[in-house]
Amino acid sequence: MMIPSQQRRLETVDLSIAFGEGAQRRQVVSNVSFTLADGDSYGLIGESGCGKSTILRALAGLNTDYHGAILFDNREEQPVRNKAFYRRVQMVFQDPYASLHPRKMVYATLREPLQLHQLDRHEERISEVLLAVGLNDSYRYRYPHQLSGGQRQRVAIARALIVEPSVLLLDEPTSALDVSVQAEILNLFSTLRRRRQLTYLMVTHDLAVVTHLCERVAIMHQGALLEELSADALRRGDAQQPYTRQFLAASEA
Ligand SMILES: Nc1ncnc2c1ncn2[C@@H]1O[C@H](COP(=O)(O)OP(=O)(O)OP(=O)(O)O)[C@@H](O)[C@H]1O
Repeated sequence: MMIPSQQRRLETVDLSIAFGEGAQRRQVVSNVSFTLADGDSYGLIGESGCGKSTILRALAGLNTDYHGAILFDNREEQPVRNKAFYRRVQMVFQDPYASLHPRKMVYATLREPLQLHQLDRHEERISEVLLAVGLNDSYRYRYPHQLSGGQRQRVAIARALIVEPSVLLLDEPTSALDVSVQAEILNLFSTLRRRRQLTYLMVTHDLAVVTHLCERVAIMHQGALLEELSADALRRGDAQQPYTRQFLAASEA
């Protein structure tokens, strides 16, 4: 599918990533190209170790050692990203226990990005974003250990949203949560995307999660992107590649 250039938000062109030196060197991502249009929700799915998180980390500027190009709003990004990039692109990680500072109350966690990006109206922005993720104002004064897993992930989402980004990079954002809480958080992501015109790139190994949140899905295998399918085609098992059909069959079992 060709996406007109004015609608392109995030793009990889022949992205390749290897780890290690000499005989230990391993190619983990091989010539991966995909394009997210503005407002897309795009999923990367594949078996454990196929390179999904490695791609996301390169997109987020956390891994600067890659070949190929990463474009944001049609401009090629330098491997080391500037502050302006993080105003537009934010990340939500898998484990809300690891990603929140244990000694910081929620309001301090949320104030940090506001200070970093020199935004005004701290108190209002904190109240507004807590409401947006379904937490009332009293949560400001809680520490992470006083929150449930789902509430912690809501705080992590609020921290990403408070700088009003246009893109969220989501790395297995529900897989550390109980199944019942997973659905709540996925619904929250859907609502937020609609209300805030966000673009999502989500990495997961969970077929149900990806078809719930994403309209387009790329299937990866051993570092390569095999094919791209609509969520409907994925649900129907309408895949071209034998590996994809096998992956879908195994996921349903
Ligand atoms: N910093 C690193 N140094 C060396 N090898 C790495 C590094 N990061 C990742 N790898 C390797 O790259 C491969 C891909 O890892 P990656 O985390 O991208 O997989 P994944 O598809 O996200 O899997 P999972 O679903 O299990 O998280 C793995 O074999 C992993 O061991």
